Amino acid sequence: MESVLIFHNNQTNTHDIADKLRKNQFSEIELKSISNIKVYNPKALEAFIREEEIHDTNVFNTTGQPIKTMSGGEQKKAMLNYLVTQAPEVLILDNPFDHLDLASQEALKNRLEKLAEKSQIIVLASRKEDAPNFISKKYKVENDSLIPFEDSGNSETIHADIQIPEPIIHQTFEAPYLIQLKNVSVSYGEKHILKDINWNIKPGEFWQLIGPNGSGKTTILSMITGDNVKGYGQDLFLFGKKKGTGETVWELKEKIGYFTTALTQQFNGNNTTLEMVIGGFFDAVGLYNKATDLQKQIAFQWLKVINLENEINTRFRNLSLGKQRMVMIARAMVKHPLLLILDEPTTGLDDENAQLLVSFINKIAAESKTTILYVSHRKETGLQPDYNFTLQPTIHGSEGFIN
Ligand SMILES: Nc1ncnc2c1ncn2[C@@H]1O[C@H](COP(=O)(O)OP(=O)(O)OP(=O)(O)O)[C@@H](O)[C@H]1O
Repeated sequence: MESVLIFHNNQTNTHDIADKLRKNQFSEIELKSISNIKVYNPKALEAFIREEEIHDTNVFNTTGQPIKTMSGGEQKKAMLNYLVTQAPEVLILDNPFDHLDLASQEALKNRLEKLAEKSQIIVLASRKEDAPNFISKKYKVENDSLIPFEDSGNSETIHADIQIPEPIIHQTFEAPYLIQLKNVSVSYGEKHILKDINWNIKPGEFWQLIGPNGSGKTTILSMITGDNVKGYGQDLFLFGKKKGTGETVWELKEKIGYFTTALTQQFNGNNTTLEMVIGGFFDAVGLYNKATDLQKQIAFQWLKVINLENEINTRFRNLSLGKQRMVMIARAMVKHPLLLILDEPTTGLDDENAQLLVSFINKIAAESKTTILYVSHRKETGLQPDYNFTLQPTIHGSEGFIN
């Protein structure tokens, strides 16, 4: 039975597509079974985590670690492994490789290839590099229908010739290091996560923090941004001060622009695109009336850079996922914070939107003094960091390497 790959862009509601597949509503695809079907998607993962909590036991994974304490990638792998072991006749996977590190992607592709000898596998993917080898038919989603896939180039770009706007107030920082980690180690009970991490970040540098799933990337980020108690009592220096010695959360917020995909989902999307960017001056939404003309002008200029000057009055929720993320990054940048943290910003984006985002980040790095910390499990094509800080897991915890 043929395994199928379905490419989609960020306008596609993959949950609906998976649902239609499961109900056998696409005439292009002949399902091997209409009853023995399993689905992986974010909703199924949520239910999977809930199920384990209800049973209060490790039903689905054999590692002994409760799934809710696992990293995002580890949770995804636990569910995918469980589904492959079940060997359903039809397995529908919504972007299974996204958020997995390269080694895990390879391992999953090999397991799926074996499974494809007996089962029918249907993969939804937004990145071309995620296409597995064992696929015999490729489609793409267009207007909720499936059409045969043909590769086409990218069309949209950001405005290379429009400079990012200057801040109203230039934040300055004179000390040699913006962030310093000296022999930072973290463990959870017997489990060692980080081992003797030494890392100096100078003002204005552009770093990519990279490492496989579970290597401790989120742990380092949460120690820096403040909500991980493991950060206290360590030799971790932020903006020249030892972590936990005096700076309030608000002082940190003033200096750090933070982007996570979860943050985008926190907004209800009723505000316009322009209001969303203006909100970056206030760390709040709905304060458009408080904004000065200069703030409005700067926000508009940011939208020009990302080619959204004709969408200033569009409601945020009506923008595509890729555009929403660009707006959120512009919002995080309006004050030119000393530090911009970007946590897996391309997760879930299609090739075109991922490339747009990458060129926007390169532009910010080139035209601002903001220090950038870009966190990812994959080396994003085209991203131009000054340095990579790579976490490599060992049984004593991850070690860090600069390259
Ligand atoms: N409360 C906890 N108890 C036990 N282990 C934990 C706990 N919290 C986190 N961990 C472990 O710490 C390790 C590092 O997690 P972290 O989220 O920092 O990884 P990551 O590099 O961000 O992974 P990913 O790429 O999958 O997002 C993981 O192996 C995770 O299982």
